[in-house]
Amino acid sequence: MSARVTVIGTGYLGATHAACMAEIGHEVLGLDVDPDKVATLRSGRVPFYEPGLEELLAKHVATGRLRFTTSYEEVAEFGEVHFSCVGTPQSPGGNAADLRHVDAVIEHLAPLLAGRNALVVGKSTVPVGTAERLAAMLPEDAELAWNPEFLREGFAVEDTLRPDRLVFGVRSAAAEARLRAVYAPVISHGTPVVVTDFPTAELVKTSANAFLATKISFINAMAEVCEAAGADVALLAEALSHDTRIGGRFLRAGVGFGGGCLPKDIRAFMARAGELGVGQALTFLREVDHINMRRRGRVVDLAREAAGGGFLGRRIAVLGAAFKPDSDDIRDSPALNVAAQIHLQGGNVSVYDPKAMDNARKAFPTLAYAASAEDALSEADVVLHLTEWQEFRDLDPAALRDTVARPYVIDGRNALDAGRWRAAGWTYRALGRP
Ligand SMILES: NC(=O)C1=CN([C@@H]2O[C@H](COP(=O)(O)OP(=O)(O)OC[C@H]3O[C@@H](n4cnc5c(N)ncnc54)[C@H](O)[C@@H]3O)[C@@H](O)[C@H]2O)C=CC1
Ligand SMILES: O=C(O)[C@H]1O[C@H](OP(=O)(O)OP(=O)(O)OC[C@H]2O[C@@H](n3ccc(=O)[nH]c3=O)[C@H](O)[C@@H]2O)[C@H](O)[C@@H](O)[C@@H]1O
Repeated sequence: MSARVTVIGTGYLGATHAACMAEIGHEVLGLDVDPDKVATLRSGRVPFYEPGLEELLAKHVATGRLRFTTSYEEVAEFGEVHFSCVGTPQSPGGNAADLRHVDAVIEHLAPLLAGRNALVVGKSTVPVGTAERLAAMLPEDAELAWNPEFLREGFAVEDTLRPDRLVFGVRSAAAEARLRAVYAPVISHGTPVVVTDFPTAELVKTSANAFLATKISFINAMAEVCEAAGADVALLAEALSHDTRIGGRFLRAGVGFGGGCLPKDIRAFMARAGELGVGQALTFLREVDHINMRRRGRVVDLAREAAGGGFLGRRIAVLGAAFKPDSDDIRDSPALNVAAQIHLQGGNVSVYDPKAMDNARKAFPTLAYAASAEDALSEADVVLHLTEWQEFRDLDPAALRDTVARPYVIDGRNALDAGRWRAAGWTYRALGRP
């Protein structure tokens, strides 16, 4: 059954959620405080790169089923169910989550909801205890639910329409029934639904990201040991993956995890555990964070060694700027972190990414940017492969042999075909592999 749904905060999560809510049959009104973003979305365009999203969004904007506004009054008047999808970044100068946007949504909405029997659904990633606090800010006849989101950038549409599971943190059977009705077309695919209380729902999200970060840092720790022992972490991971208890996903060793979520979420989780007096339970996440940051330093060290001991006067090509392929998101990108470190140490860095150039230029204006991978490689002394775009895997090492000053590639993602690059006369090095 079609419902009138609003989505507040139309960034990576909210724009995807809004388009997918329209796709499953609802009338949707998206709201953002950024008028430029709203203008772009209204014209049927997506202000960031996410495969398949623009087609979906444009289709529903064209029929009028999906609209956008900057007016909270319009949202309150229109919606029966309001999804809050605003950002929860790391606090400036601290590790805790910055909840000012999450609070602002409720502060704006609460006075407008009295007498409307609305359901407000939090989707942002928040420290446990937030939902209980927000619920107390709503008028009596409005209810809160917590419904964390697990989508991955690059697969956002697919993950929203066919998630691994749905988690509903609710305080009443009525709230559960309303969420089940909104998600009915998704649930009809057999999607498991876990119904629970607020704190468990909030913790499912932060513990899922903590587990994923731990899995990546585990394999990167093995990569450190492999490097010292002359072993091969890629084959080690493959062998581990055949044990179904371990599984093969999220065991790709390399320059480590970045993005707008895993790094800030494990830090916020540690900060919240400290506030709850159980900081000790999560001290292992500090190690997860350390292992991850060490990988960035390791790539810089390997590059310096390859450049002959120092970066002065050396040209370093950096392939990749996004924190992962199929995204233009550069938040806490390992690739740009490495590029910036080398630049600060006197290297002439040339960065190329298929989609993230504009965002990279804004965040790191002092780095040099190339028009293509080949352009970045021109006269390079060392090539760093730091985001595993298909375009980079498709490069022809034989054809590029004479483009560079020295054929030396460091594969920070263990994703290039080592045999092919070596056969074409390149020195190929990867993290955790001989
Ligand atoms: N990006 C992702 O893949 C996923 C993100 N999350 C979580 O979802 C939340 C949102 O993340 P992103 O979409 O990546 O952030 P984002 O920064 O891309 O989007 C947040 C949007 O909220 C808007 N906003 C800020 N204050 C507002 C207000 N008072 N009213 C209305 N709009 C407001 C901003 O202008 C921005 O467009 C975070 O808590 C994040 O941890 C969860 C799962 C996946
Ligand atoms: O909370 C969130 O926002 C989201 O965070 C991650 O999604 P995302 O950040 O989009 O990307 P991932 O695919 O998880 O990759 C994160 C980082 O880990 C790196 N990674 C991933 C996998 C791996 O094996 N090795 C590895 O280094 C990636 O390159 C990337 O930098 C989670 O996978 C989502 O489930 C979650 O919803």
